[in-house]
Amino acid sequence: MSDSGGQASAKWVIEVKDLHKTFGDNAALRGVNLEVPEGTTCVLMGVSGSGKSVLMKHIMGLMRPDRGFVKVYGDEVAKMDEATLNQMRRQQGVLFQANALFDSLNVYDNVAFPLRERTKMSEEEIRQTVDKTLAMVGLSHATTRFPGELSGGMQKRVGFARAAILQPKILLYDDPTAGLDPLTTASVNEIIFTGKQQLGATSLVITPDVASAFGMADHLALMHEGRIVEYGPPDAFRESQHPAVQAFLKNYLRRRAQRGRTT
Ligand SMILES: Nc1ncnc2c1ncn2[C@@H]1O[C@H](COP(=O)(O)OP(=O)(O)OP(=O)(O)O)[C@@H](O)[C@H]1O
Repeated sequence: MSDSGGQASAKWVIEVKDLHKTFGDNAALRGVNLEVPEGTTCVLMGVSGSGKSVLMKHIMGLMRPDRGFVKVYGDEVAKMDEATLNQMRRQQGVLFQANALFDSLNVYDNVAFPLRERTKMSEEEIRQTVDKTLAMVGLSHATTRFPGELSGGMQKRVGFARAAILQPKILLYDDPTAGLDPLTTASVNEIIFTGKQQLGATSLVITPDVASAFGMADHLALMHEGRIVEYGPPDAFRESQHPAVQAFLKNYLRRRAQRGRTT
């Protein structure tokens, strides 16, 4: 990114300050502040409509703020020119709800796609990189299979392998376990852990799965009505006196107890 102030001197990998975004008369973000240190996993929670995805889109440079800023490695996203923005996006691996795999390409070609699109690697270099990445997610045996022939968990792992193949410094996950069964959810949580351990990536995860969130987060953040009202390590978060955190956790425990009664 820019030579001035960027990468080397940035204190935070992601820094969000007083971020505001309004759609018509709907104030989606009302002054978000967030600082994510290098190599950590921050999990963003909050009820539907609290602004989590809108915040993530600002971090990806897909939305422009009305006020405030997002900095990635010290560079303000809204001020980046197209080339810098593309460079920044290359450093971000993204895993959304939908895996966005190409149905007509097999696993190998899906994972090789970003290398063919964005690098000048030879086919031999591509083969080595793809083999290594597929081994990392335990899919070495599935290279010739097509997405339609894979389980949900395997599709997620292919999606992750594709997001991780360019060795991004930042991994962004927006509700990656939505609609998945508990076993597949556990395998996605492992993937997120792999991203941290093996790539040393800084991760931002949006998930409604509170149990997973507590398991994987270095820091938990709660979005409430367009602001982050609590941010801290899991133990501190659990002890938070903020009414929105207490209501959120109480609601989670109530739902969990109800599920326990019906199973
Ligand atoms: N492109 C858009 N145009 C207009 N309004 C939008 C747009 N994107 C989001 N919003 C609104 O902004 C608010 C926050 O949306 P956002 O998607 O960030 O919520 P969320 O916390 O991610 O919710 P969920 O957990 O349901 O995904 C909502 O009221 C939503 O309707």
